[in-house]
Amino acid sequence: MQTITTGNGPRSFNPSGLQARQAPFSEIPVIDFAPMFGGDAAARAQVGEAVRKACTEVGFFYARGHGVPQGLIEGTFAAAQDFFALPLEDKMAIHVGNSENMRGYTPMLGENTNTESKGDMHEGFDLALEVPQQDPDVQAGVFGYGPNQWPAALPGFRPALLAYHAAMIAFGHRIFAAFALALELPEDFFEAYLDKPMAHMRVLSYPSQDGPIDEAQIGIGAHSDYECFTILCTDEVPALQVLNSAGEWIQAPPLPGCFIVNVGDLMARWTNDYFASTLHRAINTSGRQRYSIPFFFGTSSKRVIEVLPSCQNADWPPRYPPISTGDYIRSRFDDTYFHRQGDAPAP
Ligand SMILES: O=C(O)CCC(=O)C(=O)O
Ligand SMILES: [Fe+2]
Repeated sequence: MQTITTGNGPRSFNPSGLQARQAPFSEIPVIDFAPMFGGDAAARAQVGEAVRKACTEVGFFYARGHGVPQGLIEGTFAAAQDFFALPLEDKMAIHVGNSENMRGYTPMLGENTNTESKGDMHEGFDLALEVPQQDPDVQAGVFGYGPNQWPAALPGFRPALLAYHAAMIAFGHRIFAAFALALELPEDFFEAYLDKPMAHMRVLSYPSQDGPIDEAQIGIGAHSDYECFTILCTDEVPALQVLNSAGEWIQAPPLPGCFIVNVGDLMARWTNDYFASTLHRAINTSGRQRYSIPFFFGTSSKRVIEVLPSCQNADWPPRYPPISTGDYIRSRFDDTYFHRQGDAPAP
């Protein structure tokens, strides 16, 4: 067994090099979210049940019927490609290290998502909720709130990415409603936590690794995500692998018209590990550049995540102490980014 450490403790898997088994899609279920936009309570309850099964057994599902227009998705990928094609100095001018809140550009090998590895083979650009400078939380330096950084040379980039970001927030609310149904909570239970949500979004660009591959330097190292859940959109290049409950890596190829949704560590903590935040990684050996857009959704920074009453009892005591979302996410970023560590080279 190989073990890696996550913010919620160690996780083990069978050593299989970089190989992953091709699994029937039934291992990562496809859930139609269309009923979550309609008035049929029984149909919504069925979505909740499918989400409960997926989040407890797999931690990953494909979501179709999400209502996000294909044109908006394609426009975002096109904008991302334009951004990564900029000269390195234009991208470095908005380096993520300029921002206490992790907004901006991360160059190749700037991150080390699996802390036991040697860096990730991708470039990224991060943005999050735009909160005005005069907002009291920004003034007080609450983690997660502040300005985005935008590339001066690419005026179309900001509106394209913000339009996609707004669509993800809207769909994220529907996923939280399905989580509430899955956990037998009132359907609007999570709304009170989402007044100024963590809504961190990235566009990522992965080169193809065509020669011999160092297992400690892949597209994105094995990790679990930090927030409540992630809505991932990828182009048609397969690379994502997901660890199943038997400790085997299985492929999670893109499915047309679907997002890939996975449970993050904060949701695992909130549910006392009833929901599984599953390890995953990405390795691009396709011979082509690969682009993906993860969107990480969580509660407002100051909200405290404390094991839900319905996810504990005398035989199942809380495994995690209460922690605010902001404190938790900041500690995970500190572990992941070289520039946030004491001995980091200057950007
Ligand atoms: O690009 C992908 O397929 C996965 C990205 C990912 O896991 C992440 O950014 O957390
Ligand atoms: Fe991830």
